[in-house]
Amino acid sequence: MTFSKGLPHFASGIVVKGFGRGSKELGIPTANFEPHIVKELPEEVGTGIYFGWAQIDEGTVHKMVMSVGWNPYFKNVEKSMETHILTKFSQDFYGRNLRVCMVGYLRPEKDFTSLDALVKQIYEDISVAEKELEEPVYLKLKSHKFFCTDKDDVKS
Ligand SMILES: Cc1cc2nc3c(=O)[nH]c(=O)nc-3n(C[C@H](O)[C@H](O)[C@H](O)COP(=O)(O)O)c2cc1C
Ligand SMILES: Nc1ncnc2c1ncn2[C@@H]1O[C@H](COP(=O)(O)OP(=O)(O)O)[C@@H](O)[C@H]1O
Ligand SMILES: [Mg+2]
Repeated sequence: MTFSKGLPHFASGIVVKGFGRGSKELGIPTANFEPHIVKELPEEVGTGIYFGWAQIDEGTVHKMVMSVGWNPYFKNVEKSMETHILTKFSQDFYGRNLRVCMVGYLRPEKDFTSLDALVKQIYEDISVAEKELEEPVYLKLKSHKFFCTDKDDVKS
């Protein structure tokens, strides 16, 4: 098994505001990256839906799914890079640092005939990602040094 072109891809940046549709319209919040992180994506990492690992500040490394592109259903003008972390949080984390490692490509972005159809497809993406991320080749990247924290260095 080989990685798709340009993967794994590591990115780190601040979580900024999007259109607020993720939570309100879809019930699936996505942490949007600041624009320069989107611009720094290498050409071979094209638009589409990805899965991988995500960490807020120096916290736990969680499973994630990510959408990269213009959200054809909503016809966005700005390209976005949005991460849905597969863990429920009691608080928002705007302004905090998000580190991601994109490890696998799922599918291209699509338009849908209804919001329900889009949401159903995202749940399917989540279910595939949950399973795929248990594969040893992907699991290994969860403990990549990119995610290392210096928590252990501050022993007293
Ligand atoms: C796993 C995943 C798959 C997605 N797939 C699509 C898609 O195929 N087409 C699309 O228009 N938007 C897709 N989206 C993006 C949603 O439309 C987007 O997250 C939503 O508009 C929230 O935007 P906001 O952060 O600006 O509120 C996907 C999002 C996720 C997390
Ligand atoms: N599991 C989660 N995955 C991603 N973001 C989450 C999650 N739980 C809470 N959030 C918060 O919700 C925000 C995203 O919600 P969303 O409705 O997509 O708004 P926006 O359009 O501003 O991105 C994130 O920036 C983050 O602060
Ligand atoms: Mg969002």
